[in-house]
Amino acid sequence: MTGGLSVRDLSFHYGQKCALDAVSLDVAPGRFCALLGPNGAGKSTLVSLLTRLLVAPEGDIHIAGHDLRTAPRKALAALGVVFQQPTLDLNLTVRQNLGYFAALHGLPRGEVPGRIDAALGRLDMRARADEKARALNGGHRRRMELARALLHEPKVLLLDEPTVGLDAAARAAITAHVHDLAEQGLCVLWTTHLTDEVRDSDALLVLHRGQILHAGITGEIRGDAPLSDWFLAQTGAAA
Ligand SMILES: Nc1ncnc2c1ncn2[C@@H]1O[C@H](COP(=O)(O)OP(=O)(O)OP(=O)(O)O)[C@@H](O)[C@H]1O
Repeated sequence: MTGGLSVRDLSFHYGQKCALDAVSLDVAPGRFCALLGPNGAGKSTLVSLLTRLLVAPEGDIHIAGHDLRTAPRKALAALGVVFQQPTLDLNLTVRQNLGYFAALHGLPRGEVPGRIDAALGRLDMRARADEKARALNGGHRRRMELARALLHEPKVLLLDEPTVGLDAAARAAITAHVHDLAEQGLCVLWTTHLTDEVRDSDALLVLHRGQILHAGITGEIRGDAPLSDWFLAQTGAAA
């Protein structure tokens, strides 16, 4: 798959402990794919491998057609990431935080202000550009991290449990924003253990004990059962 995300036979062990066991998955451009897994399923390990914080001895990862093992710079240039833990400098303004990230990515200086305005505009955050990050509530800080992840116009967006710590309204807003981004053509992989963040039309991967138990379209996979009940039955985990 050239434009999206492709993983083949990815395995990873921490010492004797197997965290991922021959995981394969594909996410196409324009797709919102929820990676649903209970605590300890292996979600964070997969995210670490996709972002190259960890390197897998076995398996292949392609991001927008680039092999992460043999062409890591091209692959990572096509990837936007929102990590589970906030990674903002609270003493800088929104614009300064994004500007710092743009410099790290080596974006052409002349393009940076326009890109920042566009990214913030997409998330209804333009009016907050010159406020300190510290002044933003949790939901707006997350939006800012999402805007930052989009600055370099990635083809694939990876979000690791991005709604942790947010209230219900902020959770719904960020979930809706990212679904919109997928509808506009982005390839999205969204890890979560919360079934209410997943729509019937989304692609779904269920990860359990390091293995993909199910892959398909959510509404088709869950049948007539509510997704939370179905997920509980599959994994023994409450959503
Ligand atoms: N550094 C480590 N050393 C040993 N085992 C680890 C380490 N990190 C994770 N594990 C184990 O690997 C498995 C997968 O963990 P991982 O953190 O990837 O799961 P997760 O789905 O992200 O869980 P959570 O939702 O709790 O963050 C678990 O059994 C975990 O205990």
